[in-house]
Order: sequence, then structure tokens, then C-alpha cells
Amino acid sequence: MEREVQRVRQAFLSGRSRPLRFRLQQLEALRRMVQEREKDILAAIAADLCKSELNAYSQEVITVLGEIDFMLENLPEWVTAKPVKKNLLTMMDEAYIQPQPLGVVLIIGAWNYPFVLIIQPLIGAIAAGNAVIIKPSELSENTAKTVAKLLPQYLDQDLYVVINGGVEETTELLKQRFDHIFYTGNTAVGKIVMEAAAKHLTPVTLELGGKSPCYIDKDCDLDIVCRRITWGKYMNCGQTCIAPDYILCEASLQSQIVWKIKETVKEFYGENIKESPDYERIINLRHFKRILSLLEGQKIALGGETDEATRYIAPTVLTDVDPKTKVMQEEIFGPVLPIVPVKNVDEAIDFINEREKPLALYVFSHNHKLIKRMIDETSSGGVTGNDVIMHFTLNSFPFGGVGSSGMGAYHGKHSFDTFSHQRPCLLKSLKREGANKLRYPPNSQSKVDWGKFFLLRRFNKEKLGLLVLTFLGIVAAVLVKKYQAVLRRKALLIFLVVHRLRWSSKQR
Ligand SMILES: NC(=O)c1ccc[n+]([C@@H]2O[C@H](COP(=O)([O-])OP(=O)(O)OC[C@H]3O[C@@H](n4cnc5c(N)ncnc54)[C@H](O)[C@@H]3O)[C@@H](O)[C@H]2O)c1
Ligand SMILES: CCCCCCCCCCCCCCCCCC=O
Repeated sequence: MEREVQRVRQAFLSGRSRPLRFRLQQLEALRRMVQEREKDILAAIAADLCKSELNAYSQEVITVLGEIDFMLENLPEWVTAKPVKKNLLTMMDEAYIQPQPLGVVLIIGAWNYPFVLIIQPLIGAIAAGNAVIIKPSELSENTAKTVAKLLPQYLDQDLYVVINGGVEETTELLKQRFDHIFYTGNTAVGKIVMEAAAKHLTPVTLELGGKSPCYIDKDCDLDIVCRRITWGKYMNCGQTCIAPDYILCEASLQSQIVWKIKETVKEFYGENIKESPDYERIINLRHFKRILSLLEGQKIALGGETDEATRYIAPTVLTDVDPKTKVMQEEIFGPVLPIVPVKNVDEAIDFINEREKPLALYVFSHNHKLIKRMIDETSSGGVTGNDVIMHFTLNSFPFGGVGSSGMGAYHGKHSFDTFSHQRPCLLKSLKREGANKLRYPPNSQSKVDWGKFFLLRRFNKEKLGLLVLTFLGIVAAVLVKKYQAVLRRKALLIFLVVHRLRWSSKQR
């Protein structure tokens, strides 16, 4: 493991991942891989999650292709140095921010969207000029193997490396030094990752989970609300990090919600859900049993049918759920939707704020003010009003959690920033030493006053105009006396002294 990480580091140190042209070439090669090997990729995802290839394409491949195109279009602008505002002390200098790669990045993926969850961060890491080690989830082993086979056929083999394995291999990998670790998965393992990273002071992005609430106000169109919630909850059999985990609403709405979800389930998946190509299965037996245990003692208003042999759990709704029961204590990550009655929006806000900060929050209402209030008075990774999941698709948004649902974010420019160091660069001349004497010892009151003038002085528009005029005068003088550097310094000094005296007299 150590040797493998060293090999990737040597490749990074060769400098070849840095030029813009190289990054664009690698991103184009990645796009070619997705297009040319689409069938292999879809077959692998389908095998891992019993997912139709159409669903695998729309849930994972579209996002990846969109992200690559977005990077290719914008990267030339993002990599350029950005000039920054200067103060009086640095006005003659060059000052800019240069984004630079961090180095060797480790990306650890989760199994529920096994392709997009490793490839989307990879796109950002390549765009930012890094070398990358990818550790896909061992639970989605078909996708893990396919990615390990395909990537070296298209990308630089020393800079971008896939290491497959389970907990043992990941633990070993985490002992190595990386320049950034990007982890997607559950909160408990997130803590292990952060602890390992701390040993090397490695920064981390943690894309974690949690219980994403969904508040339904009585002032809304329940047909539409229930269709949208049914789509987001049962997509991927509930195994989506930003799926609505539970519903909060007034008790009187429950029976209508159950009825409308039941009708929508029929519309989406047909009479025999098991036969539907659009309904997936639970990833493994451990998760299947875990989800079943959440049903114990609950009032099942819809669904509840299961089949262990195929790890099938029907779209299920629970009503009158007691917040103290197990289903409300952990992220469900399956097709079970509890409804917890609340009296009103105030109680819903309190309910949300009394718990860990979720990855997503959903609010349904015709009342825009109520949605705004919910946003203002709660916290979550992201929010969508009157829909679910869709904020994930907008790559101008930072995608990530807050508090126990994660730290850091990615997608689009946010990925580029996550994998870049924003390096401040100040380039001075070795001339003009006179002004620098002010900061050299021995210190004096007069030097402090000059320091205050240089660093604390703020110019309003009027003063700025005067400054520009004076500056232009100086420039003219400089041009006339092209080689008389002494005169130029004096002009500058006079200008500064005049301003300083005016400023000091006003201060008094
Ligand atoms: N925020 C997001 O973008 C996002 C996306 C997908 C999933 N998730 C969250 O991830 C969770 C589901 O994923 P999961 O955790 O079951 O996935 P998982 O079991 O695939 O684990 C994630 C990764 O952690 C590694 N891992 C597991 N145990 C480890 C250990 N002890 N030490 C080191 N590494 C270890 C695995 O090898 C894997 O690569 C849910 O909580 C979900 O909400 C979040
Ligand atoms: C008109 C046809 C449009 C088809 C596109 C539909 C949008 C599909 C959006 C899917 C989003 C997938 C969410 C993946 C979340 C992964 C992170 C958490 O687990």
C-alpha cells in the first residue's frame, strides 16, 4: 500500500498533472471512457443494485457527463490567477490568488450510487491538477471491478489509481499520508476517517448521511406532493443519502398522504412491484435485516411485504410513529417512510432543531413565507422547497452536509475549490526600500502613525478620485523624467505626506 501511494506521489511530483492542457485531455479521456464503455458501466451498476440500465444511466451517468462538460467549459477560466484588491502598502506590487493542486487525494466511495460517488469527485480532483487514489465501496463490487479495469485504459496510469478492498485495505490505506481525503459514507466511519487523517493533519471532505425530514404543510396540493415524495423516497429502494427519511405533518393529513402515496406507487411500479424494472433491491442481507428490524412495533399503513431471498422490501409507509422508536433513531436508508404527526410548523421546526443537522430538508407548501421561515429557522446541508432530491442536480450548488451530516462540499466549481489550494501570491520589487524602513526596527510613534495611515486608511469615491488624479500626475512626472527615479520617489513621498497630514489633522 505504502509503495502504491509513493508511486502516485512520484507521479504527482513529476508535475505532469498540473498543466491545463493535460487536465483537459484527461477529462476528455474520462468522457470517452464513459461513452465508449457505457454498456459495461451500466451492467455493473445494474448487477450491484438490481437496477435497470435506464435508471443507472439517468441517475449516475448523466450526472457524470454533465460534470465533465461543465469542467471542460469552465476550467480555463478557473485555473487563471485572480488579481486581488491592494492596500497603500502594496499598491505598487503584483497581488493575485493562484489556485494550485493539493497533491495526492484519496477518494473513498459508498455503494449506493457506486459510479457517480467516485467519478464525480475524481473529475474535480483531476480538474484541480491532483493525483488521485480511488477506493470504491467493496459492497458494490461489480462497479468497483469495472472502474478498476477501465480507468487505466483511458487515464494516466500512475496519476490515477484504483485500489479495491474492504475495511482491512481501507484501514491500511488510511495510515498513509494524503493531501486530502474525500470520503462518502456513514457518519460512524466518517469519524474513523477523520481520526486517521488527523495523524497527518490531512484535510477531509466528509459526505455523510442522516435523517432528512420532509415537512408537509396543510396548505398544499397533496397529489403533487405525494408524487414527488414517492419518487424521491423509493428511488434506488430508499438507498439515497438525500431521500426524505420521514414526514412531519398534522395528524389529520396522514390518511390522505397514505392513500395518495399508495396510488402513486401503483402508477410508478404497477400492480406487481416485484416485476417493475424501476424498483431496486436492498444491497445485502445485513441491510435487509436492519431495515426489517425498524418495522417492529410500528403501524404499517402501506407495504411491509418482504422477500429475503431477493432482498425485496415493498414501498412502506408507517403512521403515528413515536419519535422515540428505533425507526426514528437512525437513518433508514431503505423504502420505509414514517409519518410523525406534529401540531403545526412551530412544532416541526422544534422537532428538526432538537436533532442532528440533516443532509437535506424538504418543505411543501403553497405558502412561500412558511418555506422561507423553515429555511431561516433550521439548518441542513441543502434544502428543496416543494420537491425532493433535485438540489443534487444543480452543479452551481455546493453539495455537502453540515454538522453530523458532513463537512465540505463538491460539484462543479465547488469541487475544483475543494481540491485546490487558493494560494495568495504577492510579488514585490527589490526597489522602493525607503517605504519599507517604516516597518523595520527600531519602532517609533511616528512609524506607528504611518502604519495606521497605510493599513487603516479607507478611501471613499471622492477621495479615490483625488487619489487617481494625484497618481496620474505622478505617472506623468515619471514619464517626463523617465529615468529620474529619485524624482519619482519624491513625488510619491510628497503625495503620501500631504495625505497623511490631512488625515492626521482630521483624526484630531
Ligand atoms: N453525503 C453523500 O453524498 C452521501 C452519498 C451516499 C451515501 N451517503 C451516506 O453513506 C451511508 C451509506 O453508505 P455506507 O457507509 O453504508 O457505505 P459503505 O459501506 O460502502 O462504506 C463507505 C466506504 O467506507 C469504507 N469503510 C467501511 N468501513 C470502514 C472502516 N471501518 N474503516 C475504514 N473504511 C471503512 C468502505 O470500504 C467504503 O469504501 C449513508 O449514511 C448515506 O447517507 C452519503
Ligand atoms: C426528463 C428526464 C430527466 C431525467 C433525469 C432525472 C433526474 C434524476 C436525478 C437523480 C439524482 C440521483 C441522486 C443521486 C444522489 C447520490 C448521492 C446520495 O446518495
